[in-house]
Amino acid sequence: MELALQIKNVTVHYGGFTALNGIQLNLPKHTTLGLVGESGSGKSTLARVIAGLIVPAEGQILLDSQELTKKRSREQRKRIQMIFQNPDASLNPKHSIRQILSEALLFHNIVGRTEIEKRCKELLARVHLEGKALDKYPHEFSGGQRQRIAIARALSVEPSLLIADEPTSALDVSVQLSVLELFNTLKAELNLTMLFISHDLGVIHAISDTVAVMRQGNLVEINPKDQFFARPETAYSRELLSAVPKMPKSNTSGGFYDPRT
Ligand SMILES: Nc1ncnc2c1ncn2[C@@H]1O[C@H](COP(=O)(O)OP(=O)(O)OP(=O)(O)O)[C@@H](O)[C@H]1O
Repeated sequence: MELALQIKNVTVHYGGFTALNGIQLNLPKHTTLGLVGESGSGKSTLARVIAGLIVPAEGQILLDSQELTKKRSREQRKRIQMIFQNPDASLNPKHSIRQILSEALLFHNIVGRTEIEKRCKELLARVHLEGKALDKYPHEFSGGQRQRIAIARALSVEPSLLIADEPTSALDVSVQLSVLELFNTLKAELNLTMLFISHDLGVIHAISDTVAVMRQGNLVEINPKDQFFARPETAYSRELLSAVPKMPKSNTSGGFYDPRT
């Protein structure tokens, strides 16, 4: 399978502390890797180093077989987009939704000025929001709607890789499922390649093709989803899975299910 992302021996230090320790990882195109691991294991650091927000002390990162330079070009930055736990991180509160969506389209020359309006409406439709949202501002939307807008903004530049770092964790349980379903729909419709970080194994089960487990800056397991949930390879993975609270199968409040059943 053709690879979208290759991470070769990537190490990151924060001062004297090693947050990532020689990470090796391949992500095939049009697949979703779910990244799990306890708090502080290095998941966000891995996301940030791939997105170019921090520079590794060692190692290489290749996207579509091209090495990403230490100081990324505009084109390289465009090709990896990130969605954060808090949608407000990527939505300027003083800008209308039209400005928010058109900014990246114009900056990266995705469409000409005359086509902006049409493209913005298409983007909103993709995330199930109405065109009239364009004239509104972020504070006029709920948390779930703001995350949908952040997703539309990230997709506007047609990235090769979408990184979502705990994108549903800050949302009310009732909206978590609809945002997760949106990710699954977009994944199928747009053939996305995604790195999806969550501490919630129910979410990871719902979205991933492959699961990778981090512990103390190391990647300790990477396996196809079904294999990971049925036959976790390491004692640490088994520990993570056994910490999932058991829910009755019929439980539909919020729609999450026990990934081990
Ligand atoms: N800017 C920083 N300076 C120093 N240490 C940091 C910095 N950012 C993260 N760390 C440390 O690096 C380690 C990895 O952090 P990271 O945020 O990548 O973990 P995580 O798995 O994403 O955790 P969480 O699920 O809590 O977000 C932690 O011990 C954290 O305290």
